[in-house]
Amino acid sequence: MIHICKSFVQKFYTTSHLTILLKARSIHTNLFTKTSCNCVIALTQNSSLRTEQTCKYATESGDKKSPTVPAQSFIKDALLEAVAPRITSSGNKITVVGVGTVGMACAFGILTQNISTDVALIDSTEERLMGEMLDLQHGSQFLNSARIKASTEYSVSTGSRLCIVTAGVRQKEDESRLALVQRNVNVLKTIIPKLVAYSPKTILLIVTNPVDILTYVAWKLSGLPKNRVIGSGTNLDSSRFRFLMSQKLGIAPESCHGWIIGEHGDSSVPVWSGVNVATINLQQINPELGSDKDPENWNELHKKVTSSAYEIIKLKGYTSWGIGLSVADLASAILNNTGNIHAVSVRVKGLHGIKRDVFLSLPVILGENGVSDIVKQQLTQNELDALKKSAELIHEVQANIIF
Ligand SMILES: NC(=O)C1=CN([C@@H]2O[C@H](COP(=O)(O)OP(=O)(O)OC[C@H]3O[C@@H](n4cnc5c(N)ncnc54)[C@H](O)[C@@H]3O)[C@@H](O)[C@H]2O)C=CC1
Ligand SMILES: CC(=O)C(=O)O
Repeated sequence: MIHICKSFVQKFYTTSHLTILLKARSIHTNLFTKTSCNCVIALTQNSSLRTEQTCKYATESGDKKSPTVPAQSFIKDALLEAVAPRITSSGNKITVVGVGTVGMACAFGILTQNISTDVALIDSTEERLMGEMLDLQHGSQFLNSARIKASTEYSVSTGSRLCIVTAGVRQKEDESRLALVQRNVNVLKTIIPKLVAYSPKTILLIVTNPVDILTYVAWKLSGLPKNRVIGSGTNLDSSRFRFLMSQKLGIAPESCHGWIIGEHGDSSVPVWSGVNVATINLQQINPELGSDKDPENWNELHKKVTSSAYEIIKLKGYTSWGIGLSVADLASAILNNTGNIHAVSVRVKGLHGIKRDVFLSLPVILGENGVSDIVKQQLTQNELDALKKSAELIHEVQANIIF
């Protein structure tokens, strides 16, 4: 039920048997008589004003089951003189499908960093969806004119510039990402065609695991050009690597330059030949960097990167904040057309000698058209071999999926 705010009542109550002239159309209340024209309403002391119309959620969900604020409001009509229809499209709309731990971390990062002011949430579990929407909406005062909508219906995503897919099952303890493949292919089949139908110009950013294979599946299901279908890939792995490097060197992560490419998973490839700080290549200082003969055992950093998700899942059941921030960073590059370089999952057929039709992470330039360029890294033979091995592994699993 809508509660008319106390300050409103107190303000007008000071005039005692006050009279308010209101335009009210078809409004029932405990105190107000039904009217279809302008009316005079007398309020009495300690009146508790409630509309009869159920308006539990102040939502713009568009879902027919969700109550919405009535378009006509006598207070609004008394306050405002309509001049022209409002423009409702923001030009920066993002849809997040899946409001689990990852989807909500993405939405939170996007909203709190002002990457988008217009976020639509979709999930198949309505109660959780409504709960998450309300919880976020209640923080609107602390955001930048945010418009947060939610629905189980895909029409809520209409006109999105970016659709982020986080829906699906996640790993249990000690389960690999690749083990999720067929279950999450089935989930994507129910999602991708609908997203594209409502936002044909969108960019798809896939996060659901195994992300490289599911980005390939999303590309196939969507019919979109390859530049507009991207997987979150090893942007997160590269961030984990730089964090670990920063701890080892005592230098801020933003000033530690290192890239993880290939699979977002167990066969990811650290590009040791390019690890540097302020142009100083660490392999020139230590030619054994990253190898088994390295006295400083830097390869331990990459092992920690690949075991990160397993470790965190053991500790808290899932990973969320790292991926949420990583996705927000990618969303910013796309919506703000930054031209920044990120390691994301893209179609790599024909690059670095890869013949398979697979998606893997390489550094790319991201902007409002998605991937505009892929950086042709100068990889060593070891790095190339590891990347090809990653492509073969992905292809082997991909060959057995049904969609
Ligand atoms: N690429 C990456 O770096 C990362 C990927 N992930 C992956 O993200 C995915 C989600 O993980 P969590 O959010 O922790 O899982 P979660 O279980 O907390 O949430 C999954 C959500 O998806 C929804 N969902 C399931 N099927 C759906 C459908 N057909 N349509 C709409 N919604 C549907 C569920 O209702 C649930 O709300 C997992 O596959 C996980 O492995 C997680 C962390 C990092
Ligand atoms: C779960 C997962 O893919 C990650 O945190 O890297």
